[in-house]
Amino acid sequence: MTATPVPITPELHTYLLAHTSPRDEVQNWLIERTAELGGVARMQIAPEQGVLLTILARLTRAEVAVEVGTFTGYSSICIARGLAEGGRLICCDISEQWTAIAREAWSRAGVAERIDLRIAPALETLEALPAGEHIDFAFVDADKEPYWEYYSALITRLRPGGILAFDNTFRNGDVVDSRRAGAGRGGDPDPGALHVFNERLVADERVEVVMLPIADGLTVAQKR
Ligand SMILES: C[S@@+](CC[C@H](N)C(=O)[O-])C[C@H]1O[C@@H](n2cnc3c(N)ncnc32)[C@H](O)[C@@H]1O
Repeated sequence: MTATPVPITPELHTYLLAHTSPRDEVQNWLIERTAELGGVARMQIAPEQGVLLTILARLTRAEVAVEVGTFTGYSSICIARGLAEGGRLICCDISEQWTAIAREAWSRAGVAERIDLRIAPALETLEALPAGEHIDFAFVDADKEPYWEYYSALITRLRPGGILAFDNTFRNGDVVDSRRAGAGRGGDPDPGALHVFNERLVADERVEVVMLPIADGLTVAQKR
Protein backbone atom coordinates (compact mmCIF):
# COMPACT_ATOMS: atom_id res chain seq x y z
CA MET A 1 0.00 0.00 0.00
CA THR A 2 1.17 3.53 -0.71
CA ALA A 3 -0.22 6.60 1.03
CA THR A 4 1.48 9.00 -1.39
CA PRO A 5 -0.43 9.58 -4.65
CA VAL A 6 1.57 9.16 -7.86
CA PRO A 7 1.54 12.42 -9.88
CA ILE A 8 -0.15 11.96 -13.27
CA THR A 9 2.55 13.05 -15.71
CA PRO A 10 1.64 13.38 -19.43
CA GLU A 11 3.45 10.08 -20.03
CA LEU A 12 1.50 8.34 -17.28
CA HIS A 13 -1.75 9.81 -18.61
CA THR A 14 -0.97 8.41 -22.07
CA TYR A 15 -0.27 5.06 -20.44
CA LEU A 16 -3.52 5.29 -18.46
CA LEU A 17 -5.49 5.89 -21.67
CA ALA A 18 -3.73 3.00 -23.42
CA HIS A 19 -4.88 0.72 -20.60
CA THR A 20 -8.46 1.95 -20.39
CA SER A 21 -11.17 0.57 -22.68
CA PRO A 22 -10.82 2.47 -25.98
CA ARG A 23 -13.26 4.91 -27.55
CA ASP A 24 -15.37 3.65 -30.41
CA GLU A 25 -16.03 5.30 -33.78
CA VAL A 26 -19.03 7.30 -32.56
CA GLN A 27 -17.10 8.68 -29.58
CA ASN A 28 -14.17 9.62 -31.83
CA TRP A 29 -16.60 11.31 -34.23
CA LEU A 30 -18.20 13.22 -31.34
CA ILE A 31 -14.84 14.41 -30.00
CA GLU A 32 -13.95 15.74 -33.48
CA ARG A 33 -17.41 17.28 -34.01
CA THR A 34 -17.25 19.00 -30.61
CA ALA A 35 -13.73 20.30 -31.29
CA GLU A 36 -15.20 22.25 -34.25
CA LEU A 37 -17.05 24.39 -31.66
CA GLY A 38 -13.73 25.89 -30.49
CA GLY A 39 -12.79 26.59 -26.87
CA VAL A 40 -16.07 25.34 -25.38
CA ALA A 41 -15.02 21.83 -26.44
CA ARG A 42 -13.02 21.62 -23.23
CA MET A 43 -16.32 21.19 -21.38
CA GLN A 44 -16.54 17.64 -22.73
CA ILE A 45 -15.64 14.98 -20.16
CA ALA A 46 -12.41 13.02 -20.52
CA PRO A 47 -12.69 9.59 -22.22
CA GLU A 48 -11.53 7.77 -19.07
CA GLN A 49 -14.35 9.43 -17.13
CA GLY A 50 -16.76 8.16 -19.75
CA VAL A 51 -15.70 4.56 -19.15
CA LEU A 52 -16.13 5.07 -15.41
CA LEU A 53 -19.67 6.43 -15.96
CA THR A 54 -20.59 3.35 -18.00
CA ILE A 55 -19.27 1.10 -15.23
CA LEU A 56 -21.10 3.05 -12.48
CA ALA A 57 -24.39 3.01 -14.37
CA ARG A 58 -23.99 -0.72 -14.98
CA LEU A 59 -23.02 -1.40 -11.33
CA THR A 60 -26.20 0.30 -10.11
CA ARG A 61 -28.26 -1.66 -12.71
CA ALA A 62 -29.70 1.74 -13.55
CA GLU A 63 -33.27 1.76 -14.79
CA VAL A 64 -33.66 5.47 -14.03
CA ALA A 65 -30.61 7.70 -14.54
CA VAL A 66 -30.30 11.48 -14.65
CA GLU A 67 -27.67 13.72 -16.21
CA VAL A 68 -27.34 17.40 -15.32
CA GLY A 69 -25.32 19.06 -18.09
CA THR A 70 -25.39 17.21 -21.42
CA PHE A 71 -23.59 19.55 -23.85
CA THR A 72 -22.85 17.58 -27.06
CA GLY A 73 -23.60 14.22 -25.52
CA TYR A 74 -20.36 12.38 -24.69
CA SER A 75 -21.19 11.52 -21.06
CA SER A 76 -24.82 10.72 -21.86
CA ILE A 77 -23.76 8.11 -24.44
CA CYS A 78 -21.51 6.52 -21.81
CA ILE A 79 -24.29 6.44 -19.18
CA ALA A 80 -26.90 5.19 -21.67
CA ARG A 81 -24.61 2.30 -22.58
CA GLY A 82 -24.50 1.21 -18.92
CA LEU A 83 -28.27 1.28 -18.36
CA ALA A 84 -30.18 -1.87 -17.53
CA GLU A 85 -32.49 -3.36 -20.16
CA GLY A 86 -35.34 -0.89 -20.66
CA GLY A 87 -33.56 1.79 -18.60
CA ARG A 88 -34.02 5.52 -19.27
CA LEU A 89 -31.69 8.49 -18.97
CA ILE A 90 -33.19 11.94 -18.32
CA CYS A 91 -30.83 14.59 -19.70
CA CYS A 92 -31.00 18.19 -18.44
CA ASP A 93 -29.57 21.12 -20.40
CA ILE A 94 -30.50 24.63 -21.45
CA SER A 95 -28.81 24.67 -24.86
CA GLU A 96 -30.78 23.63 -27.95
CA GLN A 97 -27.68 24.30 -30.05
CA TRP A 98 -25.26 22.00 -28.23
CA THR A 99 -27.82 19.26 -27.56
CA ALA A 100 -28.68 19.16 -31.28
CA ILE A 101 -25.21 17.63 -31.70
CA ALA A 102 -25.98 15.27 -28.80
CA ARG A 103 -29.15 14.12 -30.57
CA GLU A 104 -27.16 13.25 -33.66
CA ALA A 105 -24.58 11.42 -31.53
CA TRP A 106 -27.28 9.42 -29.70
CA SER A 107 -28.73 8.40 -33.02
CA ARG A 108 -25.31 7.30 -34.33
CA ALA A 109 -24.66 5.40 -31.07
CA GLY A 110 -28.05 3.69 -31.17
CA VAL A 111 -29.09 4.99 -27.74
CA ALA A 112 -31.56 7.73 -28.75
CA GLU A 113 -34.63 5.79 -27.61
CA ARG A 114 -33.18 5.46 -24.09
CA ILE A 115 -32.76 9.21 -23.62
CA ASP A 116 -35.30 11.84 -22.59
CA LEU A 117 -33.83 15.34 -23.13
CA ARG A 118 -35.40 18.16 -21.14
CA ILE A 119 -34.44 21.67 -22.17
CA ALA A 120 -34.92 23.89 -19.10
CA PRO A 121 -32.88 25.10 -16.11
CA ALA A 122 -31.85 21.81 -14.51
CA LEU A 123 -33.20 22.65 -11.06
CA GLU A 124 -36.69 23.06 -12.53
CA THR A 125 -36.43 19.68 -14.23
CA LEU A 126 -35.10 17.95 -11.10
CA GLU A 127 -37.71 19.46 -8.79
CA ALA A 128 -40.47 18.34 -11.17
CA LEU A 129 -39.36 14.68 -10.95
CA PRO A 130 -41.45 12.32 -8.79
CA ALA A 131 -40.68 12.61 -5.08
CA GLY A 132 -40.00 8.93 -4.26
CA GLU A 133 -36.59 7.21 -4.12
CA HIS A 134 -36.64 6.06 -7.74
CA ILE A 135 -33.31 7.25 -9.25
CA ASP A 136 -30.48 4.70 -9.49
CA PHE A 137 -27.67 6.86 -10.85
CA ALA A 138 -27.04 10.54 -11.63
CA PHE A 139 -24.14 12.52 -13.06
CA VAL A 140 -23.83 16.26 -12.43
CA ASP A 141 -21.69 18.36 -14.79
CA ALA A 142 -23.47 21.70 -15.36
CA ASP A 143 -23.05 25.17 -13.82
CA LYS A 144 -21.07 24.76 -10.60
CA GLU A 145 -22.62 27.24 -8.15
CA PRO A 146 -25.89 25.26 -7.74
CA TYR A 147 -24.18 21.89 -7.17
CA TRP A 148 -25.62 21.72 -3.62
CA GLU A 149 -29.11 22.50 -4.94
CA TYR A 150 -28.74 19.77 -7.58
CA TYR A 151 -27.53 17.39 -4.88
CA SER A 152 -30.43 18.28 -2.58
CA ALA A 153 -32.98 17.64 -5.34
CA LEU A 154 -31.32 14.34 -6.30
CA ILE A 155 -30.49 12.80 -2.93
CA THR A 156 -34.10 12.62 -1.73
CA ARG A 157 -35.03 10.90 -5.02
CA LEU A 158 -32.06 8.51 -5.05
CA ARG A 159 -32.68 4.95 -3.90
CA PRO A 160 -30.51 3.53 -1.09
CA GLY A 161 -27.38 2.15 -2.76
CA GLY A 162 -27.82 4.55 -5.68
CA ILE A 163 -24.85 6.61 -6.85
CA LEU A 164 -24.34 10.30 -7.61
CA ALA A 165 -21.23 11.49 -9.47
CA PHE A 166 -20.08 15.12 -9.63
CA ASP A 167 -17.54 16.42 -12.14
CA ASN A 168 -14.95 19.19 -11.69
CA THR A 169 -14.74 18.88 -7.93
CA PHE A 170 -11.06 19.96 -8.04
CA ARG A 171 -12.09 23.14 -9.89
CA ASN A 172 -8.71 23.32 -11.63
CA GLY A 173 -7.07 22.95 -8.22
CA ASP A 174 -8.70 26.12 -6.91
CA VAL A 175 -10.58 24.25 -4.18
CA VAL A 176 -7.39 24.08 -2.09
CA ASP A 177 -7.03 27.86 -2.28
CA SER A 178 -10.65 28.94 -2.10
CA ARG A 179 -10.01 31.90 0.22
CA ARG A 180 -8.04 33.69 -2.47
CA ALA A 181 -9.86 36.80 -3.70
CA GLY A 182 -10.82 37.14 -7.34
CA ALA A 183 -11.13 34.63 -10.12
CA GLY A 184 -9.53 31.22 -9.87
CA ARG A 185 -6.95 29.71 -12.19
CA GLY A 186 -9.71 28.44 -14.46
CA GLY A 187 -11.30 31.90 -14.72
CA ASP A 188 -14.00 30.81 -12.27
CA PRO A 189 -15.58 33.91 -10.66
CA ASP A 190 -16.36 31.91 -7.51
CA PRO A 191 -13.79 29.16 -7.02
CA GLY A 192 -14.98 28.76 -3.43
CA ALA A 193 -18.40 27.41 -4.43
CA LEU A 194 -17.03 23.95 -5.20
CA HIS A 195 -15.00 23.93 -1.99
CA VAL A 196 -18.16 24.68 0.02
CA PHE A 197 -19.98 21.93 -1.88
CA ASN A 198 -17.18 19.42 -1.20
CA GLU A 199 -17.19 20.30 2.53
CA ARG A 200 -20.95 19.91 2.85
CA LEU A 201 -21.05 16.67 0.89
CA VAL A 202 -18.38 14.86 2.91
CA ALA A 203 -20.19 15.89 6.13
CA ASP A 204 -23.56 14.57 4.93
CA GLU A 205 -24.29 11.31 6.72
CA ARG A 206 -26.75 10.19 4.04
CA VAL A 207 -23.87 9.28 1.73
CA GLU A 208 -20.46 7.62 1.56
CA VAL A 209 -18.13 9.83 -0.49
CA VAL A 210 -14.92 9.33 -2.45
CA MET A 211 -13.15 12.03 -4.46
CA LEU A 212 -11.32 10.50 -7.41
CA PRO A 213 -8.28 12.23 -8.99
CA ILE A 214 -9.53 11.65 -12.53
CA ALA A 215 -9.45 14.62 -14.93
CA ASP A 216 -10.60 17.70 -12.92
CA GLY A 217 -11.74 15.61 -9.97
CA LEU A 218 -14.80 13.36 -9.94
CA THR A 219 -16.63 12.82 -6.67
CA VAL A 220 -18.71 9.67 -6.24
CA ALA A 221 -21.32 9.52 -3.48
CA GLN A 222 -23.36 6.43 -2.64
CA LYS A 223 -26.56 6.72 -0.64
CA ARG A 224 -26.47 4.62 2.52
C1 LIG B 1 -19.52 20.97 -18.83
S1 LIG B 1 -20.84 20.95 -19.96
C2 LIG B 1 -21.38 19.28 -19.89
C3 LIG B 1 -20.45 18.34 -20.61
C4 LIG B 1 -21.05 16.97 -20.86
N1 LIG B 1 -21.26 16.27 -19.61
C5 LIG B 1 -20.18 16.15 -21.81
O1 LIG B 1 -19.77 15.04 -21.46
O2 LIG B 1 -19.89 16.63 -22.91
C6 LIG B 1 -22.08 21.85 -19.08
C7 LIG B 1 -23.45 21.90 -19.71
O3 LIG B 1 -24.34 22.39 -18.71
C8 LIG B 1 -25.32 23.17 -19.34
N2 LIG B 1 -25.90 24.07 -18.33
C9 LIG B 1 -25.35 25.18 -17.79
N3 LIG B 1 -26.18 25.72 -16.89
C10 LIG B 1 -27.28 24.93 -16.86
C11 LIG B 1 -28.50 24.96 -16.13
N4 LIG B 1 -28.76 25.91 -15.22
N5 LIG B 1 -29.40 24.00 -16.36
C12 LIG B 1 -29.16 23.01 -17.27
N6 LIG B 1 -28.03 22.93 -17.97
C13 LIG B 1 -27.10 23.87 -17.78
C14 LIG B 1 -24.58 23.88 -20.46
O4 LIG B 1 -25.51 24.27 -21.48
C15 LIG B 1 -23.60 22.81 -20.91
O5 LIG B 1 -24.11 22.09 -22.01
